[in-house]
Amino acid sequence: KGTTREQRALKYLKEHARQGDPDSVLETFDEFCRTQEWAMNAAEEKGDILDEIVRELQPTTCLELGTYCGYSAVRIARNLSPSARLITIEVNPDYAAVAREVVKLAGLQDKIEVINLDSADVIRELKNTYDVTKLDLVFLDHWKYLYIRDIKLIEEEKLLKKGSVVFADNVIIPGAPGYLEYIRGSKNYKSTFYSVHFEYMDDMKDGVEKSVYIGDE
Ligand SMILES: O=C(NCCCCCn1ccnc1)c1cc(-c2ccc(F)cc2)cc(O)c1O
Ligand SMILES: [Mg+2]
Repeated sequence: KGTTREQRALKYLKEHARQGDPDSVLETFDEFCRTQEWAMNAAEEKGDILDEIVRELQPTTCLELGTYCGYSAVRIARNLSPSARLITIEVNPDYAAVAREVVKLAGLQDKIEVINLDSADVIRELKNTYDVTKLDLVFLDHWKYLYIRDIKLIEEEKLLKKGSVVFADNVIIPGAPGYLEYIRGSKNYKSTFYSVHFEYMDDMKDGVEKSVYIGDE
């Protein structure tokens, strides 16, 4: 075929979604995943919870680990206030390239910055290089074994404040070994588990975990 699944998804979006309309991009991507090819988007029930978190929290500075094709980046950014920003990190260059196109198609390139680097390297540079003081929302959706490494790094960099929300996808499938134990065992967070369907699969259950930071500034 020569093309990747991500390139085929982008082609479908360019042909069927309305330029500059985030809702249209998301609806079209969901249609692609339901009718053509499955993709690992934090969609449907997972996306509904993410929407609820963003609408209630009204975050100014958001960090996403694991952009993939940009579905959740668009889902988050479409609900952000005018001056709010999302930094999303994708280590895979092919995914990052597609994500940048999807973000542009949604007309959200002024709110979303896609960074094609290793998450740990960027987290260490958020204050000095990316002009971040605090993170209001963190969405964990990259390699599952990295959730625990990166949340510890975010704490070390003192990037969270009282009320910051850490939202983790896939805590059941594929599962985030050690992350759940760590975050639920920490006195610095108040965690809530949500049992949800796996993206685009009505007969599979996954889980997401919402953790509110209550520790010291
Ligand atoms: O692996 C996932 N995401 C990370 C992808 C690579 C991230 C690279 N990166 C970005 C920044 N730093 C590193 C993922 C997998 C699945 C899944 C579950 C079952 C199955 F049979 C097939 C797939 C479902 C998801 O919802 C996921 O998020
Ligand atoms: Mg995921």
